Amino acid sequence: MFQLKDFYSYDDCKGTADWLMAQTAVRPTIGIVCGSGLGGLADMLKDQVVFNYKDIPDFPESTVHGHAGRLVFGTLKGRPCVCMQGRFHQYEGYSIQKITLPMRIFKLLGVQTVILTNAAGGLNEDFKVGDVMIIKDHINMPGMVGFNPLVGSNDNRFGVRFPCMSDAYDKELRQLAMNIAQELGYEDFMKEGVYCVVGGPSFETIAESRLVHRLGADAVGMSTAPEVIVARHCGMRVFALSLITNQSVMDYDSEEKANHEEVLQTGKHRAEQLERLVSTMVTRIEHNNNYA
Ligand SMILES: O=P(O)(O)O[C@@H]1C[C@H](O)[C@@H](CO)O1
Ligand SMILES: Nc1nc2[nH]cnc2c(=O)[nH]1
Repeated sequence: MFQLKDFYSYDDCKGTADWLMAQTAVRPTIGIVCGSGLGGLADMLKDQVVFNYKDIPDFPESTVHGHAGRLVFGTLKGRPCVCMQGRFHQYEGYSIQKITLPMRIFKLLGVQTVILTNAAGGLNEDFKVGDVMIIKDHINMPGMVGFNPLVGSNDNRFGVRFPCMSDAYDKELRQLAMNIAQELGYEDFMKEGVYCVVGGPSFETIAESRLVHRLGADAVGMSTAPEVIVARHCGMRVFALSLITNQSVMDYDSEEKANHEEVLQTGKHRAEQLERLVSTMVTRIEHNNNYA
């Protein structure tokens, strides 16, 4: 249930950002969010300054296996970065404002581009377990019935009341990722598609998977879209990808059952390639101060 104390003002966010900046000299321009089982991305950072979420003012704690609960500052091939080794989900019992709070902290730290990863179930018949889907758009199921992180009073210092979302997933960054994937020889498992977020934590029924597939989704998960909305609202560029960790069950004769262990296992198998893809992207992302 929505509680007033879960609403974070500009000054609350600034307080947390200032608290972090007082303890590290790293001034990140790129922020990374690690999905389930994909926390190894944070280990790529050099000269790390690490904060446990429980020590950061107003930060929730990670409660899900595969989400370490650490905010890692450092450099990746010389570029200053901050990385969430573990994200928050609404099904953990946190409000939608709380799970997206780190995006506003990123903004106030000076982040210009956010790279998000997640684990997702594959709905598209052409997808296999282990494929990597560059997200080109999302369907925000909770958002469509009122659970949007921007509900509440709007502070123009973050962004406008009615932000556009038809350009949420940056076209140039998607193209950059595809080019890098080709250079690295990853074409066989690179895909592009639409991500649908649902509330979780139960995995989908067969009828639910069929429904979201018919609505136009290629993969289904329990995160990312709320973070993307808040990141775009405050003018950061967004790139996001889903690792297809399991195939969504769409057939009543199937014996397959979705489970979190399979999700984490698939993450381990693709970890190295994902790390290489993301780290190469980081070295090639250009920033200019006019981006909004
Ligand atoms: O944080 P992400 O979206 O990667 O986590 C997915 C959704 C659930 O938290 C979990 C299910 O296995 O993986
Ligand atoms: N909702 C949902 N989230 C996931 N995260 C990883 N796999 C899945 C899945 O099949 N469904």
